[in-house]
Amino acid sequence: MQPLLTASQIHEADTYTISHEPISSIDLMERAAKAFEQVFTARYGDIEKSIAIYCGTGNNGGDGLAIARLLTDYGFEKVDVKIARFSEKTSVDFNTNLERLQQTGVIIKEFKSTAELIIEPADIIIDALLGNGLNKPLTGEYAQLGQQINSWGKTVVAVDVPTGFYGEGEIEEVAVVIKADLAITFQQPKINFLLPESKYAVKNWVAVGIGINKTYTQQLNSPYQYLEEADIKQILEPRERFSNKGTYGHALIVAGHAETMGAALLCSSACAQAGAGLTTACIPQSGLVALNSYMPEIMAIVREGETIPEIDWAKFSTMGIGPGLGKDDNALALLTEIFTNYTRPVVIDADALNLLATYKQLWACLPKGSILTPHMKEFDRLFGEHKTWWQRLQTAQQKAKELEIYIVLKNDYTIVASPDEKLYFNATSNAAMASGGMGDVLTGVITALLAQQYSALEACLAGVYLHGKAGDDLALPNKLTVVLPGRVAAQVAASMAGLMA
Ligand SMILES: NC(=O)C1=CN([C@@H]2O[C@H](COP(=O)(O)OP(=O)(O)OC[C@H]3O[C@@H](n4cnc5c(N)ncnc54)[C@H](OP(=O)(O)O)[C@@H]3O)[C@@H](O)[C@H]2O)[C@@H](O)CC1
Ligand SMILES: Nc1ncnc2c1ncn2[C@@H]1O[C@H](COP(=O)(O)OP(=O)(O)O)[C@@H](O)[C@H]1O
Ligand SMILES: [K+]
Repeated sequence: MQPLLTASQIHEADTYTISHEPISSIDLMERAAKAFEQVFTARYGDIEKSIAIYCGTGNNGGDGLAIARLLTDYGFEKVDVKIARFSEKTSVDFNTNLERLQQTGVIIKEFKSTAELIIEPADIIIDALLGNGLNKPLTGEYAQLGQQINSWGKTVVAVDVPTGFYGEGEIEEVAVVIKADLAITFQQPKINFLLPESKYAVKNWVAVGIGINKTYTQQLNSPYQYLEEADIKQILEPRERFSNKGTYGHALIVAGHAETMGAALLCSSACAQAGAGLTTACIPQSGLVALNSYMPEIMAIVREGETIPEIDWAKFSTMGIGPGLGKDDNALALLTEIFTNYTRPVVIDADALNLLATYKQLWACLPKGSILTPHMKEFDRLFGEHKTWWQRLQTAQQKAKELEIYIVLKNDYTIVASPDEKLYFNATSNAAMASGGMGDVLTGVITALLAQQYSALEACLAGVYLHGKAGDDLALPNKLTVVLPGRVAAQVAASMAGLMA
């Protein structure tokens, strides 16, 4: 698990590292510049290309000067450095790196106003103007320079963060930011890189470690955490000798309606394939043949007309409720019946979430420790409209605590909010997975993990990671632009095995 720090915490962690480890500030900057150079040259290794490095006069600018020296050493012959002297203030490490660069043949130009600039002829621009030290939106000369650089339409690679971009907090689309094709960022992704609104400023990012003190960053106890493969490996348990289907729980999937039976099939098949010992689907009569032909491994409890079926509550380790269920009175009656009789944590998705949003009385009997898996629109239906994703993060954090539930807010980077106010970001999954039914598969996977007696938090974290990893394992090696949910469900077991190898 990697803690995601805010800009001021990152600054503190840098300072702590410099004072407690045998590394000076200038050497840490050199390490950062070296890490940048390695990623940069792996992606843009053609030394014939010309590079212009725009530097501020703080430490981000200092990085830029060190990068200019390193890229020249690497073999780039056309490296130009342009220093924006908009302020008299300079950092110590900027000055040191300027002296070092002056001893090389690199051309260094300085400008005090954007009026002195001509259209940049270089192939690639490296943005080392402002980084983590941003403390107000760009105005005046900085805003003009930002607008000019954006208007040139060049390939831009940002050092640490794009100039003008805040690593956390509300993202204002009107603010001037130097748009980056790639941000090579130090130590950790900045929290806002993981929210959809950042896409206008950051097309792509890569985080590079620079050896910041881990004990210190852990004890800052950040609410924002970034999931890593090692965390999931630690959660997943191998199957035991002498185990049987009873060992791995009995999951009930309450889903499907005459026209949306597919959601029930995807969810229940994902549940069985993610390892529930037994899976039963509570489905409408009209879907029974479909269920038996799609997956003979799954048992059924049939819903007929308005009658609520008899359910032997004690039999089920957990339930996944909602995919394709519908929002009519029957669905409401069934959900009420479940909440009245079943007290263990359940997974609530899709139409069950919409019912919760409409009939507020249901909240009172929602089993504590349950998992809600809304996408953005369902989230806003549950908790009110949000203008920004940053606001959604705050609401998810607050509601998970207040209601003692887990909220899985689905997106490119799915966020799991836990009752202890932590927010976990998951990086697996890809755009090939953007197709109807994918969330139903996720619900099946999380339900299966709960049935296997993983804790609710483990089921959420391992569930979102595995679901995304299955999609990645299918799409990425083959460069597929579409991967359908049924294939993701079928891939989960293999991806799980890959993680446990
Ligand atoms: N040892 C380390 O710590 C390491 C740091 N590293 C690197 O340092 C970067 C952070 O450097 P930094 O703190 O010097 O800040 P930076 O972003 O260069 O800004 C400089 C100054 O600009 C000013 N300013 C702010 N907003 C402004 C605005 N809108 N318009 C105009 N001016 C504005 C503000 O000064 P002020 O306004 O407060 O006087 C600010 O202090 C970090 O991103 C990484 O690249 C790495 O080398 C690893 C080791
Ligand atoms: N562009 C994307 N990048 C990464 N993951 C995605 C993307 N689009 C969708 N997903 C994943 O697919 C799932 C979609 O869920 P949801 O919107 O509920 O689908 P449905 O309602 O059709 O079942 C989520 O787990 C989400 O994380
Ligand atoms: K920058």
